[in-house]
Amino acid sequence: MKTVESPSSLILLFGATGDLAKRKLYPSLYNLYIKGQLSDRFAVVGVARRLKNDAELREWVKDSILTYGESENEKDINAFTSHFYYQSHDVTDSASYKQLKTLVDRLDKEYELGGNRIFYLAMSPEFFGTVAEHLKEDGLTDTNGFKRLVIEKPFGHDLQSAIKLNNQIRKAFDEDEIYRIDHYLGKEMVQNIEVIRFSNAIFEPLWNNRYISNIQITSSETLGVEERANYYDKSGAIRDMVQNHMMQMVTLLAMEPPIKLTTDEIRSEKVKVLRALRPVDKKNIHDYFVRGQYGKGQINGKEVVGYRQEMNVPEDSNTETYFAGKLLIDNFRWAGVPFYVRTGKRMAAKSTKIVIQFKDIPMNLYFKTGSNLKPNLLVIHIQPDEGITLHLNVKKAGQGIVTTPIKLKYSTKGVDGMNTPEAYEKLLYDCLRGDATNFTHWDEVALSWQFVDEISAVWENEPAVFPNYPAGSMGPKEADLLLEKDGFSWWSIIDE
Ligand SMILES: NC(=O)C1=CN([C@@H]2O[C@H](COP(=O)(O)OP(=O)(O)OC[C@H]3O[C@@H](n4cnc5c(N)ncnc54)[C@H](OP(=O)(O)O)[C@@H]3O)[C@@H](O)[C@H]2O)C=CC1
Ligand SMILES: O=C1O[C@H](COP(=O)(O)O)[C@@H](O)[C@H](O)[C@H]1O
Repeated sequence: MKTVESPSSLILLFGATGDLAKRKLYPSLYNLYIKGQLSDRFAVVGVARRLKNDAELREWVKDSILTYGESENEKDINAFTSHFYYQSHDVTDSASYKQLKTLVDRLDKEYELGGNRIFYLAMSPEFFGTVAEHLKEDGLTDTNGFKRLVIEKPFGHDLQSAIKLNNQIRKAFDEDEIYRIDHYLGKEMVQNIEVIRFSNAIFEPLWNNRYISNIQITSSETLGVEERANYYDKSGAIRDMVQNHMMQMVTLLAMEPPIKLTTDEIRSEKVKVLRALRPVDKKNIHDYFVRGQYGKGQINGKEVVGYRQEMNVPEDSNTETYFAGKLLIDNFRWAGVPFYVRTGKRMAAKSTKIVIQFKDIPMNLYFKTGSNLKPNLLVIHIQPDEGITLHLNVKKAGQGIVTTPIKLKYSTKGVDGMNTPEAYEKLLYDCLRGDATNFTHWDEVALSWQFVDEISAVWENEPAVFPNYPAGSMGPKEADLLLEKDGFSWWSIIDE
């Protein structure tokens, strides 16, 4: 990890007019600029087709900050956007890369950037390989400074396509120059998992199969497929959410303490978790994994259509919009502890939450006193709330010894008194500083694909009975049975 706090760099942004750039990247870069975490010596070259010139891009960026950012200070915004330049460029057209190189070299001198270059691919994945190859062939990666490639998800569609893409980008960039974005790794409370585990004497000794009965990870959304059916219908929940975000949370919860907090040491521990995942038992897949697709229903009191009635979705689509699974990690620490994972669209609430359920103590003295005894839980609230809750049993005030469950709560928003930074802001800053810890290494990507491919292969050959959950619910009943047969049930994602 490097230590420069506000390094100068050129950022070459492919997909400068896209949704991601507009909603996330410009407001995040602007926040870094305002906080002084972006050196004044920076320039952004936006690449897309629909705009004409620098002035139009600067207006576009300004509009993005005013719409999605937290500032209305025109003077600051204008100063920020003056660093933006535009090249109208079809990425499939080889000739335009020469022009791009001329512009980049000029800005490098003008802003004294020392040849530092970040190439950000915020466009459809079909272009990732082509762009990376051109960057090398046309000399854009020939530089005396650092060169880094930031690549958006999805990283491939399955293991085979991910390998092909990786080979293409590795021709132009070394592994340590590739920053594969998983925006969950930029979330405040996802980054907090390691701190909670490794800095608290009361948790780490209990963090194993002797004391934990099961771990539940839920990421539910109320949104449907929106305008993304062309992508989503070919992916489904397993590729869109499980292969990346959900698996990443599993690795952070299950990994061994790293020797040091360095990128390589942390990644190496995460990889070991993925290697220890019990392979998918294809013959008994229904005992471990459940898929679902939403039908019509109600979200926040409003009628919404089913997935198959959404724009650009085939009316017989077999794509899952819901996934639930029981993952087993066959190693010394976790043997016998199920990790239940579920995610879906059009569910009852927007929430990402992790519940660590501890085992009941072997002989509870208060069991027969008419007490209300509940298992100890550690709940990590990822979003929309950020914080942790510890569920304990205490004596109910008054005469006699009767127990009652209570919750100890910590909310990061409450304590820090300010909104935590947007995930993209943190990840962009990490990339500028050369810290790849919160980006995914190729080995993690490959192992995650290998795991989910096995499930997809079975599902793709079996017709599904869809729709099987109404919009606004918590998913199909089979997902409840998954836990019930192990003697557990899903903990509520709604805070009481
Ligand atoms: N949007 C989001 O919230 C998220 C997006 N992502 C990922 O980020 C990436 C971008 O997504 P998103 O912004 O939504 O996509 P959009 O479709 O909104 O934007 C695509 C961008 O690519 C440009 N583009 C398309 N074809 C070409 C071409 N031939 N030559 C040059 N530019 C081209 C478009 O510009 P123009 O039409 O002007 O040429 C536009 O700027 C994808 O990989 C997506 O999976 C990941 C997580 C969340
Ligand atoms: O990567 C993706 O994530 C979003 C959910 O992200 P969150 O930060 O709002 O939890 C999901 O809607 C989208 O389908 C997926 O591509």
